[in-house]
Amino acid sequence: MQENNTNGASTLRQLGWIPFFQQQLSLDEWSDCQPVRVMAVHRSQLDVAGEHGEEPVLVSGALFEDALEKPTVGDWLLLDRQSRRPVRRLERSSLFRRMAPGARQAQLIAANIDNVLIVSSCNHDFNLSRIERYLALVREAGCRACLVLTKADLSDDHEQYIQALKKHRDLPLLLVNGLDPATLQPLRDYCRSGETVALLGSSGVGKSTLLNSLAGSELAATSGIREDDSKGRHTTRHRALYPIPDGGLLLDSPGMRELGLADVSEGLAAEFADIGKLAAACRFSDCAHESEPGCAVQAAIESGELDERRLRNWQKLEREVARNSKTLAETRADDRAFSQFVRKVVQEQARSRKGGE
Ligand SMILES: Nc1nc2c(ncn2[C@@H]2O[C@H](COP(=O)(O)OP(=O)(O)OP(=O)(O)O)[C@@H](O)[C@H]2O)c(=O)[nH]1
Ligand SMILES: [Zn+2]
Repeated sequence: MQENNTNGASTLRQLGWIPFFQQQLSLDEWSDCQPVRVMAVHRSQLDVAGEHGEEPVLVSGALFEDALEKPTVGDWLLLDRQSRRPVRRLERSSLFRRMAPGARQAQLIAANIDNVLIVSSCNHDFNLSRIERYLALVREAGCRACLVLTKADLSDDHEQYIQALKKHRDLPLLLVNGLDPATLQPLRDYCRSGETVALLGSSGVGKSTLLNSLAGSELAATSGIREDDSKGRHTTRHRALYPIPDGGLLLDSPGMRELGLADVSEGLAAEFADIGKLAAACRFSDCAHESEPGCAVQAAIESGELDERRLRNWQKLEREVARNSKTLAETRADDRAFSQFVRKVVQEQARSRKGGE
């Protein structure tokens, strides 16, 4: 953020400060604390921004012990005005988590994202099943989405892509050429001042191109290019939230690039509500929607109402969520067992100390 902005309230608004966060502060907190937004997360330090510009903040373990409580990019924290230490984290308006490949715990990616641009390209990379996966994540996270079709300049037949997205008419759909800034104006409207925007899309669809066009030189200058300078030291500072000139904030986090579905069963149910409704009309409550008699889902496929691909994708994502939820539940159970074990050892030590006195 610019240091020369003397109007604190307007700086906070540009950072995404809205009544939802303001209402969470007590009167005492208003006088003793300052709200700041987490712009980047490092091992033991956060870069935060507030009405007085940016500052580093050290995080000590005790305050945020639970993995879910830990501050992530986009979080709002209250800092003690004097000590500059975090007092607490404010409740989140949205949260992105992911199951990293091979991981046993969900990892926090970003919080308080307002709008997600789901980016696909007008070529052979276009993949409806992947868009459905992203939408399940967005619905679980609790934010808005906008569909962006890039590389509009490479196709004469935009209609096929628009048709493929007809089930998602409730979402804004934008056709752009990422290399032509003139076509990006409608997209800028989704990155208004105070809005925090993230991009989701597979490799090569043009996310970095959009990021650079929207955020301008700042982002380009901080991308990995200058990673090593002549002295072999890191000169780039890794950050994740970038202010867009005259606009909101853009999230650029490697974590957003590979999003395994963690426990997103609600988001999945919301995205595939049509199949859920059909399934409720199947004759058997445990219908697998394969060849059971009285299957309303198969009937909808036969009548052309439902695309078989969409059913298969839903089944695949359901399996992925079930698998990951099981892993998460096991990890939680292991953690609980370990804490109980530690507590028991501590109690026994205390008891034997008492006995020895
Ligand atoms: N013709 C055309 N090319 C584009 C457009 N958007 C991006 N490209 C090109 O597509 C290639 C990939 O774009 P990137 O922006 O690097 O894609 P990405 O989604 O960031 O890819 P990852 O970094 O791998 O996730 C680059 O060569 C871009 O110049 C577009 O709208 N039209
Ligand atoms: Zn069925």
